[in-house]
Amino acid sequence: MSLRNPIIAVTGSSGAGTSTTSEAFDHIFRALGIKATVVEGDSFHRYTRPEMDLLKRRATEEGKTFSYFGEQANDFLALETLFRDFSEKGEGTMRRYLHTFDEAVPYNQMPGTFTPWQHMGKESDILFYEGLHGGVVTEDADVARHVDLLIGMVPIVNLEWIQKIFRDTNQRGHSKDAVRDSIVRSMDDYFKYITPQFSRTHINFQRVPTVDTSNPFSAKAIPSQDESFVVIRFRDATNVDFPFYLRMIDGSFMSRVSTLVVPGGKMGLAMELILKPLIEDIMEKRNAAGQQIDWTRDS
Ligand SMILES: Nc1ncnc2c1ncn2[C@@H]1O[C@H](COP(=O)(O)OP(=O)(O)OP(=O)(O)O)[C@@H](O)[C@H]1O
Ligand SMILES: O=C(CO)[C@H](O)[C@H](O)COP(=O)(O)O
Repeated sequence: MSLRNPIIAVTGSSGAGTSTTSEAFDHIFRALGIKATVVEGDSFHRYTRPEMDLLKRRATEEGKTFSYFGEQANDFLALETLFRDFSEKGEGTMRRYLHTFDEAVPYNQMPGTFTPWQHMGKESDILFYEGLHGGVVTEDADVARHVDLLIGMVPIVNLEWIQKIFRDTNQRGHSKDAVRDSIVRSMDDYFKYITPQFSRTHINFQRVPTVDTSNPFSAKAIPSQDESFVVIRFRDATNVDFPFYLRMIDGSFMSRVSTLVVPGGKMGLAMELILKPLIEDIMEKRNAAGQQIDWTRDS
């Protein structure tokens, strides 16, 4: 954690909606005049899509599991290094994983490949991470300890799968069977690396549909915001102004002392009301820390 160079991370499984909900952060950053460097978690995959296909086939033949959720397929140490470098020096090294032709063409590359690693200078106020592993802790790497505000994006699992199936088949060119295989193959790593993160988060946003999602593989569409509620759980509810949220968000209620529930259509508003003051606070502390450093230099 660093007062001077804060890190905010949204962590969630594949298809959870980390990219989609990052728009809410983008609005807040713009409203507060914050310059954020955005890091996508997929940049820390170890392998290109063709390499990964080969390794997955080999693992299946050997009866082993191998998925995008685990440490064999992701360089957690490189991710931790980026977070540590940013919190200590405000800089670091990053790249992008290009999923689609739309993303790949501007780089003159193929989908499923990485851009070259690039150095990021000291031009950002904060580092914003969205992806699979913002709160990961393993024997070798502790990514979570560098994060100042850690948010979990966790639809209930049937909805998560529906979101993944639709996104992967419509935008990333995979077949339904391939997506199903990937979900099955990822299960062990899901329990080992993904779910433990949600006990380290400061706040979890869990979208819960109010329509039947009992067979995610036959769903005709992704349940809409209005066909869902969002369960918002605060790890430390001591200073949370629940009466304010209940007044401001029509149709909201509390289901536990630490848990607010809002209608799905109010998710954006709820995120803004909850996260903006937290980010403002992070920025005030950052600015105060900066002034302290300047004062020391002047004297
Ligand atoms: N709140 C929501 N309401 C409706 N659809 C949603 C919502 N959140 C996400 N989706 C849809 O779910 C799909 C997956 O979302 P998104 O791409 O944001 O997931 P992700 O967590 O970034 O996945 P990955 O890490 O695999 O890139 C997208 O088609 C998106 O439009
Ligand atoms: O969402 C994912 C992990 O977060 C993808 O499964 C992973 O990034 C591989 O992407 P692609 O299937 O486009 O090669």
